[in-house]
Amino acid sequence: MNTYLLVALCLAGAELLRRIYLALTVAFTGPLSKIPGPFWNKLSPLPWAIQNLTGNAMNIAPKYFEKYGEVIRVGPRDIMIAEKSGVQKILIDEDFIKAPIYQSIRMHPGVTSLITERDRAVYRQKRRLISPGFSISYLNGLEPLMKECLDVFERCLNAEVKKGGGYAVIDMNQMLGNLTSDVMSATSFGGSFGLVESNDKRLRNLVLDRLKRAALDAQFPFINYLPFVPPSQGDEFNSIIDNIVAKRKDSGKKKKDLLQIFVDVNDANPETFSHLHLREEMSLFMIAGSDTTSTTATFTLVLLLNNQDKLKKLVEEIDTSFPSKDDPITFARTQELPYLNAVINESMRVMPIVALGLARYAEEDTIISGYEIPKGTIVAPAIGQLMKDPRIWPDPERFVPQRWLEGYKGTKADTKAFHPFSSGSRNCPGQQFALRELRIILVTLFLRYELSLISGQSHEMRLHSVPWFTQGFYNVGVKRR
Ligand code: HEM
Repeated sequence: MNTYLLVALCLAGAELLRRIYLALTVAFTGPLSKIPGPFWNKLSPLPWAIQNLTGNAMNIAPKYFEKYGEVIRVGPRDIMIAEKSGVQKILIDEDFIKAPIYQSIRMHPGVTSLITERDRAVYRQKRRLISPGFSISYLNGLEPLMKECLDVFERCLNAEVKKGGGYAVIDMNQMLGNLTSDVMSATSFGGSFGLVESNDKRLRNLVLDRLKRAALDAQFPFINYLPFVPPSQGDEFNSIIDNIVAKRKDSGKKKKDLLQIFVDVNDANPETFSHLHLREEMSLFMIAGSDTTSTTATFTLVLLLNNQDKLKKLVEEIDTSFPSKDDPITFARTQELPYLNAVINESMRVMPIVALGLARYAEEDTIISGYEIPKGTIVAPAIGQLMKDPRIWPDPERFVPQRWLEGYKGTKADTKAFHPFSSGSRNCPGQQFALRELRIILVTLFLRYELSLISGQSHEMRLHSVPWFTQGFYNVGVKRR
């Protein structure tokens, strides 16, 4: 054999042995070796990366927790924690910084948005910047814009019902997704996209593509540097945002909304907050502000339609508070419905849209949930699993809104084990926006319509940032009341 080839083979063999030795050392020695988890996950990040890429992580994680306990190792340096004090420590008490994975999901390398910023001081500045767009008085002022979108939604539902001779089967997953995109664009970007009216599926498909690509970027960050790989966010998505920005700038008029906040900062500091920064933030709000709320609303319908006694109780509460079907459905009146609020909380507990994720980074050696965690470990609170802990939530899989009111089996809901909007400094800024929107959507649907279960539908899901039905729709029977 050629000598050069022999030397090359020996070097390759030596490198392979070195890597195997390293993998074995990381897997089976040191503090993380005491944390249980699937065998191959300890040796390589690949098995967990594949689950994330295929969207199956949400389905497999509960099985791992059942088998291995409330703290599990899903990668050589990755752990997930479903134990209450551990989650509290990571998110609130010690406010761990976000994991490097958030760096990898930036559309433009080096350009951060609110969600992908890892530096605490820069993040605080960004959060302060958007805070006027989420103050209670500002949110309350959005009511007429949200109502206009709901009016269009009702008009379109009525038209479908009429077309079907008094009954229609509606893909609520799609229609609510379009509604929340219309609400987001109407309240924050200067005008509704009109997706409910046009029944356009394109934007939601673009969002899904973007989220799938983000999962790929997160697991294999190097792909963004390969010459033949298309950019993380395609031209179509970018041009939607660029057109919104250009329209606002060209109009010469100022509005009081989120877009204006970003446009003003861009005008004042084009170097530090460039057009790419503006695009990152706008994309984030477009994605984070729509499918999150619509999926939560759809899941609430799934749970209510499969629990008719709870649905009946909710409809009774709504009918008592709104004696006429034409009563105005306002933020103030829907906020005061205790059973509705309990239904929403319970829905976010049983079917949370962010059950996994929230990956954080241990900057120092520390102890979490009784385990030694070395510096450099990725620690991810599994909030979905914590919200199913049977020691905290009796019959955790059951949909029991009463937990949030009088209690269930002698136990009241524990708000310290409830984090559907995350918690701590990096919690969801859109929480109050989303709750207002959810309440008026649900009251509109149950005051004015009789919804019925279309049985036999698959509930199988895949997680691409938020869960998506693999069948691609969720049908509901609709009649006017
Ligand atoms: C029911 C609806 C919603 C749920 C359950 C929800 C949940 C969450 C969760 C769990 C996070 C933390 C994600 C992470 O750390 O990786 C988050 C972050 C975020 N959410 Fe929401 N969200 C909802 C609606 C909204 C809405 C309507 C908006 C905008 C109007 C919004 C804007 C954001 C933003 C900008 C972040 C990033 C915050 C940061 O990293 O600092 N969300 N959301």
